[in-house]
Amino acid sequence: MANKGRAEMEVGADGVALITIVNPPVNSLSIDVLLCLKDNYEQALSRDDVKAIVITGAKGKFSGGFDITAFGGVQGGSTEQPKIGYISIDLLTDTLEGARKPSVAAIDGLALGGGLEVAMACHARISTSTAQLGLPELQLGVIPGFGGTQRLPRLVGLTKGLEMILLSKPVKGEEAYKLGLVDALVPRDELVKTARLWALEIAACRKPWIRSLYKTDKLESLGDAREILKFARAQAQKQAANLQHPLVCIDVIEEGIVSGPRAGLWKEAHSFQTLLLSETCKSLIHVFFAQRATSKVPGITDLGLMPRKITKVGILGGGLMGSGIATALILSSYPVILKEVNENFLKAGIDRVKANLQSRVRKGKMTQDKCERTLSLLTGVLDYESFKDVDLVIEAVIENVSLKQQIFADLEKYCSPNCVLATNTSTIDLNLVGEKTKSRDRIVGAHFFSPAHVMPLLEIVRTHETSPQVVVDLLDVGKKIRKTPIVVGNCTGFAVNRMFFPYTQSALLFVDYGLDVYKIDRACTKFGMPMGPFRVADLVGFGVAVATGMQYLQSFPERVYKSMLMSIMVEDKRTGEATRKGFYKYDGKRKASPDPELMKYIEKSRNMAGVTPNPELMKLPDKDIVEMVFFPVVNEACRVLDEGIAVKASDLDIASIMGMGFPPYRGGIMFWADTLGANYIFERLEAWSKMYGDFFKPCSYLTERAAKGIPLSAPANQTRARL
Ligand SMILES: C[C@H](O)CC(=O)SCCNC(=O)CCNC(=O)[C@H](O)C(C)(C)COP(=O)(O)OP(=O)(O)OC[C@H]1O[C@@H](n2cnc3c(N)ncnc32)[C@H](O)[C@@H]1OP(=O)(O)O
Repeated sequence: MANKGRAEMEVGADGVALITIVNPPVNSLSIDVLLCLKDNYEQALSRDDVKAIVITGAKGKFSGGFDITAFGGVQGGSTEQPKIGYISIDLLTDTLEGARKPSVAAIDGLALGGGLEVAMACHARISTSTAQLGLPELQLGVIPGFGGTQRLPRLVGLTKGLEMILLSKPVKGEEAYKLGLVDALVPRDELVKTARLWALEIAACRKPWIRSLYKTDKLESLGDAREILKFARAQAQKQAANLQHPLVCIDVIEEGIVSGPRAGLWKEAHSFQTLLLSETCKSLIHVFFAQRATSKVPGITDLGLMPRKITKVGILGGGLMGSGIATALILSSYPVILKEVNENFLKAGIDRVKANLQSRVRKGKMTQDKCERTLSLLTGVLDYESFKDVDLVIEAVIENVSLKQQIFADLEKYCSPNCVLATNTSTIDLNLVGEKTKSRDRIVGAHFFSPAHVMPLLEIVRTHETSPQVVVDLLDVGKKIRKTPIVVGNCTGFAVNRMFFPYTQSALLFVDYGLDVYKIDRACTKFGMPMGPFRVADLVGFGVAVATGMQYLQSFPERVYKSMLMSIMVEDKRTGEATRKGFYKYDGKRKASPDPELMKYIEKSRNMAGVTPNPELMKLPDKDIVEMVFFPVVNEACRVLDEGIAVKASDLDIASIMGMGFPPYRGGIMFWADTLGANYIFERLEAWSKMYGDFFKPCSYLTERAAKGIPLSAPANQTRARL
């Protein structure tokens, strides 16, 4: 098999061996790269003409860390791992850090994970000010495994080290220098030269020869350290009670402080090995690759099309969505023309954008000066005059079909024939929106999630007629505004809302049958959802929920549960958080608490549904409740795949995580479903459909896969794809 990357060594006349990591695109540390690095070191250490060593990465990137593609091989048993401690102790600590010749890391671009760990084993680090340095391993369900748990706290102090590791938060070169993580900042073109000189100075004892593993000056006293670690444990548990690996990481760091760094290294090596095989790690690695796969769309991104340049964007509607979208765009330097129908609405829209930016200033994420410069990219207008030279329009007006039809007919008149015409509708069929135009090939859905400048997902909807070029253009804009796109087909609710709908539906059904609203929400949050279905309904507002319900009833009448609960509450002007009363009641600070009054609405709803509540349901364990609300979601996700609305199951995993808040450490809805097995899900749905009706009826895709034992995520039959 071809080697996966290498490390090249070149010895200069100055006596410095320059070792360069070469493994595009991010110079990840594959086993081949690490073995090459070892060979290079052995040679450099044995050659008399080498006095010192500099390690760097090819093409302006030090290293993106251990090769994540190798994780899957290890988990699946197809890749053999080096013996425990071989890389962190034998290679990096004993061979590199313990060498008689000094090493200096020359860092540009990125030094992440194993990349930074290699750099920290060197005796000094020189960096550019823009390089990113960090240990993001926890994001992947593991801990730093090449000594990072021991060296980072010794270089930057325990508090900062814990923060960087537990939050997977990298720092820029500038901050790294202030923290003492790097020893000097230099411009890119002086990087290697400075590192060479530095290494020679260390060799000549004119600069300190520092082994970070044994540094103690930044470490707090044992008593203080224990307090800091205790606080970190409490925080980690509060933030994600279901996750073990942050706690393991804290234990490993503590071991190094209490029993010495070498003991810490051994504990790190053993813990890394165990965590690598955990379900959490498998799920998070899946999410890492699934997220990158969303922008690879068969039949679209493999045609060799280049995105066209979008220099100016027009937005119609300055409401919550329009202003959020405008904020996202100007934050990424796109000039935006915001159109409203009158002065008052326009001012309100611009004020919303201002408020979005001001909130960033308040949180210290943006300076006042930058805020003003960003805001200057926004122009408010009341007519289409300045739409002549926009390259993309995003319509974000209310969900009214005839209004949208009129707008698109106008856009066709006023915009250039190449302008991309996007709608932010969350449910309406795009063919209806474009019915009065001849430009259907450039009509596309750009479905943002509220608040649009914060939520990371962008659902790009294409019809049969949308041209691949338009999708490529929108994918590019999505990338520039740092959204994760999923490209889906056209139908009521598209992919994300269609999947989301049964979540609340199922919860409402079981409340009629006897389950408690708050018990359902608690079971869901314990499972890892940020909010349960009822708390979400309060947040979104019942008006939207009831209107969406009507659309589903029209499109999919056979599988809508007609709960009356929300409608009854709406009649009583109880419509969610905005009215301070929904399923919960809210105090002045918007804190939710259960409301005993809710029972009267529930009883009414049960009467109208004609069901007698079953007290047995109240005894159900959380696991059953979670399955009852999520298996209908899985069932709908299967339909979405089967109809070709989504191209691949992993896109739905990302949609569930970023659009619904499904816990990433469970890998996304389809990945999670496959850990339980299609047959198990089928059998439960089948049993519930006999008890509670067709809402639970397993779809043909699920039925077929359960019968044949095929995972739900295995590629679908493309011949039936609708796209
Ligand atoms: C023992 C050790 O402690 C364990 C470790 O080191 S675990 C690894 C720790 N490192 C990380 O977590 C970094 C992960 N990577 C990233 O965060 C980002 O990819 C990045 C910041 C490096 C670059 O981001 P960006 O420029 O947006 O490019 P992005 O699309 O993410 O990545 C480019 C390609 O590199 C791949 N890639 C990135 N990091 C990789 C890695 N560490 N291993 C293997 N492939 C990697 C991506 O999969 C992607 O491949 P594709 O083009 O085939 O989809």
